[in-house]
Amino acid sequence: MVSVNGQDFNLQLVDTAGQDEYSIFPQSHSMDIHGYVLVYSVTSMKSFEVIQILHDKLLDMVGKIQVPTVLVGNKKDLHMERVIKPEEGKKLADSWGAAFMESSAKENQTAVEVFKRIILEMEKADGNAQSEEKKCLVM
Ligand SMILES: Nc1nc2c(ncn2[C@@H]2O[C@H](COP(=O)(O)OP(=O)(O)OP(=O)(O)O)[C@@H](O)[C@H]2O)c(=O)[nH]1
Repeated sequence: MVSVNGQDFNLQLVDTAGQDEYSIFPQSHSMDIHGYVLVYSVTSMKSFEVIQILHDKLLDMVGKIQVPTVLVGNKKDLHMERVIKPEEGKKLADSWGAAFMESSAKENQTAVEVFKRIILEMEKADGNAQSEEKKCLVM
């Protein structure tokens, strides 16, 4: 349960383990899914390239030109190993019409923030409809 702007949201998360550029999304990932959190590592150019391929595949699968998405650059604690600048992540997210943030799962500072951001993106796509409690499915 996550609270955003005084409203409670019941988030259900589906984790897609081990996605790479050759992965095929199961069709089930387009059904009853309201938003997507796409994560790359700021220490890996390969992951930044793969996330762009995955985003294209995602749009193909759902048959839309835009879906509520948050692009997350993870591992921001690894300063010395960083190869992707925040501006590059932001630029990519902007080109998708998505929200962008950087995170560190290790330092666990931003986990809740990621889910608040995807809720805001889903609300935007939904025209900010109000109700007492909402159920959202995030992948
Ligand atoms: N330093 C640091 N390490 C991290 C961070 N997030 C994940 N890791 C490490 O990165 C490795 C991969 O993390 P996973 O959570 O398995 O990544 P994943 O993308 O979910 O992996 P798959 O779903 O199997 O593709 C592990 O060794 C984690 O401990 C982070 O924010 N900082």
